[in-house]
Amino acid sequence: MRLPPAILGNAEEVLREILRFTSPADVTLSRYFKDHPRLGGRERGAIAECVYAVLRQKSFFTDFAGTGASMRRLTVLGMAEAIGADSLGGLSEDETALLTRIKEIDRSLLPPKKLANLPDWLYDKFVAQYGEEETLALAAVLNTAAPLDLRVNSLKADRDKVIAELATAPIAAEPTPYSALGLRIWKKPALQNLPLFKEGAIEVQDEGSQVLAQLLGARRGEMVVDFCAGAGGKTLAIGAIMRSTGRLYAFDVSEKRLTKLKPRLARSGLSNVHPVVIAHERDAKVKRLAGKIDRVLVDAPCSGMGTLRRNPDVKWRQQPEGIAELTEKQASILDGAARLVKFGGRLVYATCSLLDEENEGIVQGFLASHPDFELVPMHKVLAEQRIPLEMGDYLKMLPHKHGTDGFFAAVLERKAAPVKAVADESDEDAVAE
Ligand SMILES: C[S@@+](CC[C@H](N)C(=O)[O-])C[C@H]1O[C@@H](n2cnc3c(N)ncnc32)[C@H](O)[C@@H]1O
Repeated sequence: MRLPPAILGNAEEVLREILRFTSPADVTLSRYFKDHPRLGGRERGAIAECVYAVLRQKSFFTDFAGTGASMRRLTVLGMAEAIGADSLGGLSEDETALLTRIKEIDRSLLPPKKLANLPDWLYDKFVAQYGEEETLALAAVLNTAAPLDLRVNSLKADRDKVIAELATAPIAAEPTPYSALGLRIWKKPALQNLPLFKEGAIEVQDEGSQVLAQLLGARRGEMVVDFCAGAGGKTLAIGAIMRSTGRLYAFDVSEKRLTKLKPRLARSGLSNVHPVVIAHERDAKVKRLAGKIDRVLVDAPCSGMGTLRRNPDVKWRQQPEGIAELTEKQASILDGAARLVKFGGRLVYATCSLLDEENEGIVQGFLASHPDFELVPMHKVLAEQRIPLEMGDYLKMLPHKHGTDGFFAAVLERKAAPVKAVADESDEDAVAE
């Protein structure tokens, strides 16, 4: 069924704003839809898909649409990609010809940089790290839409029962290969009104993020800190692994993000989570717990390059200078969070970035200046957690290899207490500070 031609005008209007890159695309889209309450569900879906298609292929579309490519032509290309050229009405002869021409192009003949649809600086960084062939395979997947992954809340349900109940909705869900609690849905159904969702039996969470939460190896009754908890995706998974026992602090500098954790927490049935707003990584609230925590997760703020399937605007909004600033912040947060870890405790550093400088670079810098910590090789941690993934020293989940968002993680352990510190507890605090 054809959509009203007027939606091309709406899509063009919101795209113009989004391509200024002053705020995240999803935020601008939500605001636009709020300001245009008459747009129906199908129209909203088409406009959003059009915007995301243009963001994914901006480089190719801009070149193809010709010098001075107008916003209207970009919108037509994006909308045709989103809903199919046949569903588009109200096109001029010139626009119809544009869509005929694009169909005839053999994109495999494009120069690699154009094929990758990445800004030059990012393409060059990826090639230096992964080589050209793998960069193209990675970029091809980063430029597609992600499926919807769910995590089953083991406190409330099991995976097979959830699959069966979703099937009655009817929603087809398949088990994910690496997380024993993960489900993958290829369509994008609305979940909010499902009893399974309202009762907290399922949460939306990428499989890679579920694996990260598991690497912490949290156990019943322990003291655990999720240092950069945000809206609590990993907090909820860790809380369930701890079977709602012990104490799990959810720290973040953003009160707004932690507020979003509250309704999720209420659905989850967890009673061991304590959200705490901190001013910065050296806040007195952090210092008070120094040397007392069994496990600390640092899911650091990062460039988010591993999430381009969901947030394709990030590659155009981020700049190399921004990455350099992030790495300073990441090193400082990891250093601050490390003070919490007790002797023999575990510290996990994680990002959803694909760039070495935000990943191994930070961990190696940390190890060089913290001789009291050592790296636990990832293959050992994966075996201990029975996660069927083959890795070396680090976890590197890659969209084109593992079907997840891109994630990095390193597991560090604080060495056992020196003999003197065991004898005198006040010394332990002195070392931890
Ligand atoms: C990658 S996000 C966390 C995502 C979250 N762990 C999840 O699984 O949904 C990084 C978070 O770090 C927080 N952050 C930034 N600077 C921080 C700091 N100095 N200390 C603690 N958290 C910080 C941000 O507010 C953001 O919520």
